[in-house]
Amino acid sequence: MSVFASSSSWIESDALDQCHQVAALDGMVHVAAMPDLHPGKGAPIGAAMSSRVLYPFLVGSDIGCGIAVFPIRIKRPVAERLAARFPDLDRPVDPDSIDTDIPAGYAEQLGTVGRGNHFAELARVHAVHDDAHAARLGLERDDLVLIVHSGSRGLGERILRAHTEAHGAGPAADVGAYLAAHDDAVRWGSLNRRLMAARIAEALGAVPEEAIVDECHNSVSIVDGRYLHRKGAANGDARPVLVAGTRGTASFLVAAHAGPDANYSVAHGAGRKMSRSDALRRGKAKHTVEELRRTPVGSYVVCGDRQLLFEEAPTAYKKIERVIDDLVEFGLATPIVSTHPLVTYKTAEKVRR
Ligand SMILES: Nc1nc2c(ncn2[C@@H]2O[C@H](COP(=O)(O)O)[C@@H](O)[C@H]2O)c(=O)[nH]1
Ligand SMILES: [Mn+2]
Repeated sequence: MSVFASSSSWIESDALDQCHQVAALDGMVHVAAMPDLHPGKGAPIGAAMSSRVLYPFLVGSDIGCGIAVFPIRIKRPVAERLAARFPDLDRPVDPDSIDTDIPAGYAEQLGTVGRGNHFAELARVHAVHDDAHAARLGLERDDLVLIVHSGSRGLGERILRAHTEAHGAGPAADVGAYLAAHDDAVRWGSLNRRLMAARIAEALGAVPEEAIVDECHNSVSIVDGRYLHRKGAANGDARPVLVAGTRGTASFLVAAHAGPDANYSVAHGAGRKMSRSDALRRGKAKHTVEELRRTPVGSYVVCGDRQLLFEEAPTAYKKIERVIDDLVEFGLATPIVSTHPLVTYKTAEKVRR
């Protein structure tokens, strides 16, 4: 097992215990823990785990969850006004309006963001850390991007449930059938992120552009003849990856160059520091709902769910700069640009503005 975090980084012992439990599974070859590691339901989040045996629970239910980045051009962007124009991403699009195949034919929930820490964010390039790489991606300081974090919604849940009802946390009984269903969920998640970006761009009066990054962080693939499970870890094999911060801090687009010791993977976010219940309890003692609708960087939060506003507060997460420093110090990634949010959409306002 390798842990890619310095001694000053916040890593809960429960998460390390989960990594050791995974490392002891039959057929497990190597566990790489990322600096955003934190405990998950039964398996750690922020880990890449290679094994001779395929374990669906190590991918989890949100198969294909990922983060995509879409450049977007908006003349004179005023955050408050743009926040009021975001579309309702809880309401699905009409599947008949989609001119492409829908993976697994799962037409429900298309174009919706989901709950928890899924989000769609209009962000501005705040700093350029690598001019040449940023130019290759077509990015300059002050450019706008849409960052969309979402997974396969009910489809992934259905796939994991079908497995666990019969086999619990055991290996996939029919690897080919699981991988076929998994690949559908990965394609569905990517299509869903594109649909959301198109909906937002249209509502903001902008033309949607192709994604410059779209990496999923809950998946399994065959690498070096083994099953490489990633749970909250992005493919870091020579590609740009968006490492999300929080709705009130920077996020970093990095050039990933992770090798075999890191299971060719990098962190996908800041990672939770507090459970949802702790964040709710502590947040309520400190902040009003209105305070949480604005962030320390001056951005706006669209979130009609008061409890979610507290659960997902920026203070519930680790420091993104520490995670990025760890990725750099361990040679896994190099920052290209960092972004600051203007508007973060979580769920529709109950009374539309
Ligand atoms: N830029 C933003 N980043 C956010 C927000 N809420 C959460 N996050 C980060 O995303 C990852 C995703 O975690 P996952 O395990 O659910 O895939 C998380 O670790 C946070 O660092 C946000 O509103 N904006
Ligand atoms: Mn995710």
